[in-house]
Amino acid sequence: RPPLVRDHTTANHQTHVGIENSVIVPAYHEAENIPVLVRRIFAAVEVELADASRTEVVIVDDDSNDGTIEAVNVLRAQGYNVVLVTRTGDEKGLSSAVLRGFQEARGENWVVMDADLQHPPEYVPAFFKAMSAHHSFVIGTRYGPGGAVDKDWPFFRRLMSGVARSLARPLTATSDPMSGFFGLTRDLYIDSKPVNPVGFKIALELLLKTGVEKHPHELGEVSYAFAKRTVGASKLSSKTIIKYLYHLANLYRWQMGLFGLILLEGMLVGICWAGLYVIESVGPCLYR
Ligand SMILES: Nc1nc2c(ncn2[C@@H]2O[C@H](COP(=O)(O)OP(=O)(O)O[C@H]3O[C@H](CO)[C@@H](O)[C@H](O)[C@@H]3O)[C@@H](O)[C@H]2O)c(=O)[nH]1
Ligand SMILES: [Mg+2]
Repeated sequence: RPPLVRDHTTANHQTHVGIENSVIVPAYHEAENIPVLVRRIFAAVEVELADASRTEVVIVDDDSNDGTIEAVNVLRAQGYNVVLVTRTGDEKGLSSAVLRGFQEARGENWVVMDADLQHPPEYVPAFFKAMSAHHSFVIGTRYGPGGAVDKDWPFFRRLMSGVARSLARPLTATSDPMSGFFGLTRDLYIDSKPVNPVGFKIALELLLKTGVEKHPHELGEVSYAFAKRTVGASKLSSKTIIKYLYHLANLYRWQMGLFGLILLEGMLVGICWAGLYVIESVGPCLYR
């Protein structure tokens, strides 16, 4: 068994005999969700994959101190193959937690998903199957055929997600570049250009830096139904939004040079004007 808590950095690019699939879960204050998540992942894997013992779950927690360690201890005692990495140093954040999960993962095929059950674990086997069928990157999409978003997901979050998606459109043709539910192979990651772990949108970063979009036959999609969080709170903040804009600026410049920065600036100005126009048009109606 791997040690329960590892707080050192290990570059583990060796495949572990036996483990084929790693599910990587960034987590912060998710102690209540983790037991349900892990049980549902393994229940799905047992039904859908040939050998469930070849799957592990790697949780990367930023020292939540909320009972996560105890919850994982119980799961391990029950025989679930779960590894918990508790980061206690300066390194924090969703994207860097995912990259840390890649260092610890022992499988060849990786699925990244949230801990809060907004990504239903029952879809996990579909990602592994798609990777076994020669897709090196599989994006979970809410906007492809059969995909959905919970009807109770707040209007403001929908609006933000729509704007964020539009801003990413010139960078990628995938239908849901904002997704945090995705799969990729170790081989693809190893050959990637250096990855910048800024903010929340690690899938967008990896889509570009691995260069997978230049080989569309390697890019798969799994449509899924995005659920509403029922336990705990989202960690999205205004700081996350600013980081997203900074991240976009980096990616536009990386992909298109100076022209990219000008294009992004033009899009942001356009969005601001459209917003002001809507406020001006709708505002007076509210006072009638
Ligand atoms: N280790 C670690 N994990 C974190 C941190 N911040 C958030 N997480 C974990 O990252 C996952 C997503 O965080 P949420 O706070 O639930 O994010 P969200 O606002 O619901 O955003 C989600 O939806 C987006 C699509 O609309 C996704 O793009 C995004 O990745 C995320 O899935 C959760 O498992 C959460 O515990 C952090 O600083 N450190
Ligand atoms: Mg969430």
